[in-house]
Amino acid sequence: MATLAELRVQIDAVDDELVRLFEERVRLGGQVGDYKIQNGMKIFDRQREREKLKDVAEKASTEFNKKGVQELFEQLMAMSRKVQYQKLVEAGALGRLPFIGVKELDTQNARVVFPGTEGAYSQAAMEYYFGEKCNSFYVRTFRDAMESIEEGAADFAVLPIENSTAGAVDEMYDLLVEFENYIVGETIIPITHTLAGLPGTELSDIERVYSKGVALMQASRFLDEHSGWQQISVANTAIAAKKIMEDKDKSQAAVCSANAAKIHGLEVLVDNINDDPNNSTRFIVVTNQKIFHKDAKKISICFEVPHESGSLYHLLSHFIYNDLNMTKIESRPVEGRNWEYRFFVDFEGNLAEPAVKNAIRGLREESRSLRILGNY
Ligand SMILES: O=C(O)C(=O)C[C@]1(C(=O)O)C=C[C@@H](O)C=C1
Repeated sequence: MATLAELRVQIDAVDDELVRLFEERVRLGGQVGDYKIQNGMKIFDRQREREKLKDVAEKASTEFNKKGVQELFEQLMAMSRKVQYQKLVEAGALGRLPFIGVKELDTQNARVVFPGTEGAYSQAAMEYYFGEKCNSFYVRTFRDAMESIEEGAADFAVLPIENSTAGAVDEMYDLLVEFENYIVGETIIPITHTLAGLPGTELSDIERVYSKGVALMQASRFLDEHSGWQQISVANTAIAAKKIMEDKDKSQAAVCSANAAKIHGLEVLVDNINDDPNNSTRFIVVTNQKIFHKDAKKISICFEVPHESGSLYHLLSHFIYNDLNMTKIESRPVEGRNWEYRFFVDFEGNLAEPAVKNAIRGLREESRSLRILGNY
C-alpha cells in the first residue's frame, strides 16, 4: 500500500492540474463575457447551466460523485458569471444609475409625517432626526404615512422598521415593497414603556390594557404578572394613551411612553415595564424621490428567489465575491404565492461603488423583481 507521503504527492499533482484547468476555464469564461457584452446578451444563461450540470453528472460514475461534480460546477459557473459581470461594469455597460446622488438631503423646509398621534415614539424619532421644531403632522397608520409620501403631502416620513426585542416590523417591510418610496436615512432611539392610566388609578382598578401589539409584546413579562388584564391592540401607543384620556374609565390603562402619558394627561402608574431595559427601535426616513446621500454607507434591497434548491445561496454569493459585508437578512411571504419568499438584505456600501454596481447587476439578472429600497 502507498505511504501517506506518496499519496500526497499524487494528490498534489492532480491539484496542480486542477489549478491549471481552473485558470483556463476562468479565461474562457472571460472571453465568453466579452462576446456577450459585444452582442448585448445576458450573462446568466440558466438553460446552458442546467444542461452543463446534467452533462457532468452523467459523466461521473457514482451517485456521490454525480452530486459532488454538480456542486463543483455550480461554483465554477457562478465564478464565470462574476468575472463577466465585472467586465460589464468595466465596460460601463451598466446604464445610468437609477438613483441620483445628492450632497445633502433638503431637510430645511421639509414637511415630515409620522404615524400615531402626539407623543408617539415615531414623533420622538422624527424630532431626534429632523430637530424639535420641524414642520410635521401625524396620520393614523404606517400605510397612511406611506401614502402621504407617495402623494407628496409630506416630503419625508419617519417609520419604525426594527425593534431590539420584538424584531422586524413586518408590516413596514411589506409596505416598502408596495409603495414606490425610498429609504434615505435611519435613526435609533431607546424605547421605555410605562403603564399609564387616569390620575388616581390603582392597579387593582385595571381590567383592560391598550397599546400597539409590539409594545404589548415588549412588556410581556410585566403584563403576564397581571393575567386578569385583557390586552387589546390598537394602531399606536400614543393613540392608546389618548383613548384612555378620552374614555375617562379607570378600568383601562395604556402601555406608552412617559411623554405620551404626560401629553394626554395620564399618570404613570408603573415606570419602565419593558422586558429588556435596553429596548430600542430603529426608524427609517422615507421619501418619494430616488435619491441617495453621496456619503451613504448602507444599502437595503429586496428580491424574490426562484423556487429552486441553492438559489438563495447563489444570490448571496454576489456579496461574497464582491467583498461586500451583509449586515441583515429578513424574509417575508410573497402575497398570493404560498411558501414562496421575498428576501430583504442590508449590506454596507454606496451605489456609486463599482463593487456594489457589480453585485447589483448580478443580483438583478439572477433574482426576480430586485428592488433597491434605498442607500443611506
Ligand atoms: O456559456 C456561457 O454562456 C457562459 O457564459 C459560460 C458559463 C460557464 O461558466 O460555463 C457561465 C455563465 C452562464 O450562465 C453559463 C455558462
